[in-house]
Amino acid sequence: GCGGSDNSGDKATGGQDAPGADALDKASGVTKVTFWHGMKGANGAAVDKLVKAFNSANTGKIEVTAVYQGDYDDTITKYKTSVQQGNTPSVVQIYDIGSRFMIDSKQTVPVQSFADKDGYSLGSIEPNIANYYSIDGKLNSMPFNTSMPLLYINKEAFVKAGLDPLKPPTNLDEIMAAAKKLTIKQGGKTVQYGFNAAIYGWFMEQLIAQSGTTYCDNENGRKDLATKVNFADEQGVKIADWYQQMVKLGYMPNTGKKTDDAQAVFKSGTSAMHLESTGSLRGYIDAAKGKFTVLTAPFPKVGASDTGGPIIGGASLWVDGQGHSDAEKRASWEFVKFASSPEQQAAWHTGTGYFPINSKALDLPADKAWVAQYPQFTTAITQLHNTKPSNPSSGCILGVMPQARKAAEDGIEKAVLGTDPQKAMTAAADSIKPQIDQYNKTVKK
Ligand SMILES: O=P(O)(O)OC[C@H](O)CO
Repeated sequence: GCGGSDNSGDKATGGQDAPGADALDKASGVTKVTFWHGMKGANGAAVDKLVKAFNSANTGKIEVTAVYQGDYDDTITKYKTSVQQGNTPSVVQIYDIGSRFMIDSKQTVPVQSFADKDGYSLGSIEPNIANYYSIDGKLNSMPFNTSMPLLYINKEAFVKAGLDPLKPPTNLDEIMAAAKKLTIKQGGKTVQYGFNAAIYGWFMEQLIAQSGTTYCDNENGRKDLATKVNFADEQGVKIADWYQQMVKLGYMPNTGKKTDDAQAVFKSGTSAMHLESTGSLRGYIDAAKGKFTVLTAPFPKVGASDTGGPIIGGASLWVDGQGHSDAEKRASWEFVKFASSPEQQAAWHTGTGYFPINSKALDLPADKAWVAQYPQFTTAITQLHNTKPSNPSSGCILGVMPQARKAAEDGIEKAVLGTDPQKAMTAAADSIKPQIDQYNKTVKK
């Protein structure tokens, strides 16, 4: 998504300063760290494993308790409430599009200030990813679960339809044509859909980036604060129209906005193609075991001649600075540092599908052996490395990006239910405008 910042334009960096390394040494007894996150299923299990490994390496010193808070939206909402009530967690996982809000809140301690104080090098973080979460070259939050959107393929469904699973469709028209061949009806009932995807604003953001155009004005909010979203322009309307057609023609079920519901369709083997994050890969492979083969392909372009690229997705870890002792803040830093280490990122990569934020992770034997067995895990890495940095592919910076995403979803949903796509997306874009104006006013003050 969008909330991450590059190092152009923005001045503000986080809020607070890191305590020195001695703070933790001076603490008596075990320092407790609460970690709020939004990972479940295979990914939740991988979080628990990470926390367990950290705690056993820090017995008698630090104890991290991981608390699942629901999805990313739930987690940021609960975090906002905790800020108001003055009982924030020590560390919180916030999705990419919440980054602008987190920076403006001045609630957190930039991880860069710990690294600087310790003379700790952040140099092994993938440059693309570090750049995404940095302003003026300073890292705000620790990248943790970094993703790319992918096209998922049910290999056996392709083979059965006489399609080559290794030559998957690359744009929306090609998906429609393939979906037609892959949709199977029996006695008037659809037993296999050619394609399925949630009505998820992230896909709209990604497709617009793929088209090489920007999601919001002022160069995706990088030249100046963005004042409006562009998803009612040509590309956004084309995407909403495509969703409408896919459902109308019966190639795709309308499972609504919940990604869980769309994921369930693909996991059950009743859809031949599917859009999701690479972060779903491990869960999909486990679910499909013995039933079908999950393949991954690059995320589609809108049109064949598009020259854009996808945006880095996922979430990062923020160290909260308000109402926590110096020892606790140091302990939080120790934890996020651990989470970003090559060993832990290799375990995370293979256990989830998110690609490692630490470039050294890919060289570890455990990671190499896994990827040799499951080459599906390389699609996202290749896609990231192939993406040329640009304003469109860096995503839109907007303080109210979560709300803008919801507005886009409302627009697509209306289109799917029959509203003219242009009308639906224009209404959606108009609906978010007052919130953008309001947010910008508070930031400029
Ligand atoms: O599902 P994830 O973790 O890859 O995240 C997708 C989006 O970037 C969240 O805003």
